[in-house]
Amino acid sequence: MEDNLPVNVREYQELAKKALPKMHYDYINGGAEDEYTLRENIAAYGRILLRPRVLIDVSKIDMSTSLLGYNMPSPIIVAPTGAHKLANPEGEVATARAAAACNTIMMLSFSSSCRIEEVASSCDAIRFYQLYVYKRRDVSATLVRRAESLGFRAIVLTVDTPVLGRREADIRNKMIAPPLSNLEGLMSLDDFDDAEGGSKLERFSRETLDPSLSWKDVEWLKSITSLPILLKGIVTAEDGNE
Ligand SMILES: Cc1cc2nc3c(=O)[nH]c(=O)nc-3n(C[C@H](O)[C@H](O)[C@H](O)COP(=O)(O)O)c2cc1C
Repeated sequence: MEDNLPVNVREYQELAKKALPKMHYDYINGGAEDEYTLRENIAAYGRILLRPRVLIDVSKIDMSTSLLGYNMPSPIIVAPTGAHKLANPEGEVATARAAAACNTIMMLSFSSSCRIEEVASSCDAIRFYQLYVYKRRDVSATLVRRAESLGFRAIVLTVDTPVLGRREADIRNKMIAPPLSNLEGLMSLDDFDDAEGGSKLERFSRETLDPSLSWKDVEWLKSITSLPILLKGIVTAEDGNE
C-alpha cells in the first residue's frame, strides 16, 4: 500500500474518482456555465512563471505569515467547501483535524455536513465560519451566534453566490442537496426533495439564498456580531474599494 501512495494532487483526484459515487465526484469536481472559469482558473496558474534566483542558500525557508493577527507557517488556509461527508464519513471533523495538524486556519462552510459544535470540540485550532445569507435572516443569524459562542474567530461572508451557479454536472445527475445538519430544527429541509427535474441542490439554493444580497447586509452582519468580517468572492478592484 505504502508503495502506491499518490505523489501529486492529480493522482489523488484519480483515486477519488474511483472511490466516490459519480454524483458526488461530479459535484466536487464540477463547475458552472460551460465550466469556463474552472478551466481558466487552472490555466491562470499555469501562466504564472517564476524567475528563480540561484546560489542563495535555500536550506532554511520561511513562508510564514499572519492573517488577522494569527500566525501560520504558510499563506495557505482551508477554503470553505460544503458537505465533506460526501467524501469522508467523518466529514468536516476530519478536515478540522488535518488543518490543525498543519497549524493552519480552516474556514468551516455554512453547508457543512458536521454540526458546528462537533467541529469546534474536535480539536484546538483557529477557525473561521463561512456564512451564506438566507432569505430567512433568522437562520443565518442563529448560525453566526452559534459560531461566535463556539470560539470561531471571524465570519467569512460569501458575496459571490447570491444565486448558485448553473452547475452542469449537477443538473445532469439530478444532484441531491446533501444533508445540512446545522439547519436541523431551524427550517424544514424536506420540502425541497420533490420530483422536479434537474439539480435538487440548485433548487434548494434558489429557495434559500437571498439574491438581494447587498452592502446593506454587510451592515446587518456587523450589527449582529462583534467578530471580524471577511468578504469572500471579491474579484474586481472596484468592489475592493467600496
Ligand atoms: C465542492 C465545492 C464546494 C464549495 N462549497 C463552498 C461553500 O460552501 N461556501 C463557499 O463560500 N465556497 C464554497 N466553494 C468555493 C470554494 O471555497 C472556492 O472559493 C472555489 O473552489 C475557488 O477556489 P479553487 O479555484 O481553489 O477551487 C466550494 C467549492 C467547491 C469545489
